[in-house]
Amino acid sequence: MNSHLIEKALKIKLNQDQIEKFQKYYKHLVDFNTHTNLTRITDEKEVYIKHFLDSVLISNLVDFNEINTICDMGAGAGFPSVPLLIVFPHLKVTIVESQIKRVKFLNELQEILGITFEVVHERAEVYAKNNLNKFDCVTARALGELNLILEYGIPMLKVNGYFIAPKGSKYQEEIAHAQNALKVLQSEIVKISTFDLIEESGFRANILIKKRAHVSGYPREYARIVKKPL
Ligand SMILES: C[S@@+](CC[C@H](N)C(=O)[O-])C[C@H]1O[C@@H](n2cnc3c(N)ncnc32)[C@H](O)[C@@H]1O
Repeated sequence: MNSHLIEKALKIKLNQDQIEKFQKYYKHLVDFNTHTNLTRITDEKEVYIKHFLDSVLISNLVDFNEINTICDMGAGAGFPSVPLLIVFPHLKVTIVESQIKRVKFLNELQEILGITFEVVHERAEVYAKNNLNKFDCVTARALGELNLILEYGIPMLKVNGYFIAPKGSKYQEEIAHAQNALKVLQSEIVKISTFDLIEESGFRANILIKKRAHVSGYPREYARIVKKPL
């Protein structure tokens, strides 16, 4: 009963439907993974800890009941937004994912779980240009350096919206490199939650960033972002 790990960490009770959704998610992940590489983690308990639990733990940073729309950039096999949607079914999730095989997996997952979210096959920095000031929350796990993903994500946030960046042990270095990006993008770090995932599954620093004001002119063209990162 690996779903207990989620219940214990979040101090919540999952209903039977939510427990079954996590089980079906695990099964589809490992089934799809036999022909198309999605993750190197396939042991059930490890998937629950390093993917499902790690994803839902970002909800400890801010009251998710007050968040309506969330954009997950480069979600891959759906992390962190799909586990969050299972736990918080009121969320309107948009996933922007550049690889078609992952888009296919995510569309199948919606059918299997009987849940609905939007999957956009696009690069996040391209999608962002046409979807400014739209979301209550933007997140991205393992998509890139903080300064880079802030440029993709902050423009999509409404003013006072939250960017959530789950990071690892190099988070202080990334924050130091992101000072200019935070300033230019009118944003500030309001909370950092650091902890070790259970069963020695790694260190986590979940960073909560608030957008303070509108920004214009961002994100820039990809070539420019890479050549002259903020
Ligand atoms: C390392 S994986 C992380 C996946 C997932 N977030 C996780 O934590 O398991 C990065 C994902 O981002 C996607 N990706 C890379 N660059 C992207 C971009 N510019 N826009 C959207 N998706 C992108 C890749 O296809 C891949 O699925």
